Amino acid sequence: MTGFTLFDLEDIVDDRLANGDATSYTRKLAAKGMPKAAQKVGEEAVEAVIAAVSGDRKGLASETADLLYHLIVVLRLAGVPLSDVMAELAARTGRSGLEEKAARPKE
Ligand SMILES: N=c1c2ncn([C@@H]3O[C@H](COP(=O)(O)OP(=O)(O)OP(=O)(O)O)[C@@H](O)[C@H]3O)c2ncn1[C@@H]1O[C@H](COP(=O)(O)O)[C@@H](O)[C@H]1O
Repeated sequence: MTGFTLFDLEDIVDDRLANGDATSYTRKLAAKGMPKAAQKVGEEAVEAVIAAVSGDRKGLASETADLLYHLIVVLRLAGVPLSDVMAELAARTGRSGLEEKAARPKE
């Protein structure tokens, strides 16, 4: 267990987006734009799913790390702070996912 949090990773991503040089993958990815960064989220999600269904626990942890990193890059490119996501999750506590689903407006 480390003290490292997703907020720490968000700070690093923000720094690289603002100050990253040619050695920064974050900066290089951001330069390709939102479509490429969003595509990477999709790719990493699929890789995490494949690891999950194949019972590859180490792979699942590694692919999930890739996924969370790329998701944070996409959030920051979109101008959405991680705190908004955490607030959304916090607002859902105390209510089951099935209750939330039942309360959704009917389409
Ligand atoms: N957590 C990560 C992280 N996870 C994955 N990756 C990179 O994501 C890339 C994914 O590899 P792929 O083979 O899927 O993609 P690719 O072939 O490089 O790219 P495409 O051809 O798909 O465009 C690799 O280069 C990984 O190193 C990450 N790059 C950076 N970070 C964090 O961001 C920090 C800043 O990194 P830089 O921006 O590189 O300084 C690092 O210190 C880390 O904390």
